[in-house]
Amino acid sequence: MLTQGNAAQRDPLLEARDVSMRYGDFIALRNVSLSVGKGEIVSIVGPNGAGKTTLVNTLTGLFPPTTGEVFFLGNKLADNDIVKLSTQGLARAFQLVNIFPDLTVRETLAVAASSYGGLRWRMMQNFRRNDTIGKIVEDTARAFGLHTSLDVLSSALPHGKRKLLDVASALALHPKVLLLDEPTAGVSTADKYGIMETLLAAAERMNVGAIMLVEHDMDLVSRYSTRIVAMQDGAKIADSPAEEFFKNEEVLSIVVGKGNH
Ligand SMILES: Nc1ncnc2c1ncn2[C@@H]1O[C@H](COP(=O)(O)OP(=O)(O)OP(=O)(O)O)[C@@H](O)[C@H]1O
Repeated sequence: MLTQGNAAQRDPLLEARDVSMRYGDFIALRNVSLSVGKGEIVSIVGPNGAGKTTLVNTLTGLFPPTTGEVFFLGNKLADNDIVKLSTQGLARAFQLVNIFPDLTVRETLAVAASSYGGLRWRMMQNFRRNDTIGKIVEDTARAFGLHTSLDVLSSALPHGKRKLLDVASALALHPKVLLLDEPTAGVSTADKYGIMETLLAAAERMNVGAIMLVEHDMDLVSRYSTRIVAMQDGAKIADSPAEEFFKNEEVLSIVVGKGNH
């Protein structure tokens, strides 16, 4: 259950071992080790440029690390085939709405769902007749309250619903681990909790094992994380259960300090 923090470090779903990343001479990640276990919601926090997105990029196989290794379900990520990884249960919320603005909500979800279970893009043409995809689309849309907007152009959705569609598209892959990069960025304070509650409830209903979240909003971090990892200058400077994290004044001042959002 996602709301129950359980480190489960012995049997991680996703694990980085001593991962470093260089862009030329610039070191963006310095020997970062990190694991995410079943039931965890792990937030990655830190000032701008700390290496949070780079870490997620290496964890999802988008960029192989310069040194170190990443393991998903105990298997080393051998290549950077993110499509293959997503069908195996490692999913990341992409901004599909920006990529395919002319698709309806139904079609956007179908693009994501068509990757699930080895189904391929060419099935898109037939998705209305394809029971498997149709069911995933309907179930996912319902879980996110998007079922009344299925035939609306995704680019015509209000901002909050677009963010939900991004997350819903990732969940249509039935991931074991879901990685999210600021899922409520640009959403009003009034709406952000609703979006978080909707996505967490949907993730739980769809048996997502763990969530990793890059997040600047410390209010959301404190409300929803079971564990918090702080980064600074490419290094991990803290990794602790949420309640302990907020007692560490030194780390907190770095995370929420000058230069942060
Ligand atoms: N492709 C790249 N080439 C060179 N440097 C890069 C590249 N991608 C990121 N960097 C640098 O690596 C550092 C870490 O960037 P990253 O985007 O991972 O930080 P972040 O913590 O996610 O920041 P933010 O909170 O601003 O999104 C930054 O200094 C950034 O400029």
